[in-house]
Amino acid sequence: MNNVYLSLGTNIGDREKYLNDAIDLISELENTKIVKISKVYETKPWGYTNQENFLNLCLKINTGLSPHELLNKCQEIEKILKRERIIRWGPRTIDIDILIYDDIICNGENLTLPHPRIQERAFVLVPLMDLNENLVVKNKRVKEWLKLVDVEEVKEYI
Ligand SMILES: Nc1nc2nc(S)n(CCO)c2c(=O)[nH]1
Repeated sequence: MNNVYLSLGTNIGDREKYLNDAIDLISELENTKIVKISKVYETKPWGYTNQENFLNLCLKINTGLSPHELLNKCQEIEKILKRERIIRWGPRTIDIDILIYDDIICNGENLTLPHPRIQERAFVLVPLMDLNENLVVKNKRVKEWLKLVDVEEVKEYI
């Protein structure tokens, strides 16, 4: 079994329901269990800023699925929850990113591990700290990257 960190994001419709439905569907994946769920955060859009705020969280899962099998399953869940890719980095019902898969480093056509933009994204770094504040990615403590992003863009969602 492998330790994997996922990022979930949504900024259309019933955002809480999309997060809960995605978590339920991930928990039902074969040979996979959810180990820990971060707090939920309301976050300012990153990348394409002319859109609604997101709700974001991160999950730590334990899985026997390979990176590409997990990617396919995450894309299936996005389809089930009606994710439509209209504008790159634009609004979406649900987005599931694989951030870290054990110590695997890969730069494939469909999958880069660790996720190449972890260090730029407060909406990923803040919830990751809920899961493991000693996380090291690409030989850097994630906690160090937090100092380089604007954490004011990330507010706990009550
Ligand atoms: N705050 C925020 N901004 C984002 N920009 C993109 S693209 N996404 C989708 C994740 O890649 C998000 C997101 O989940 N949250």
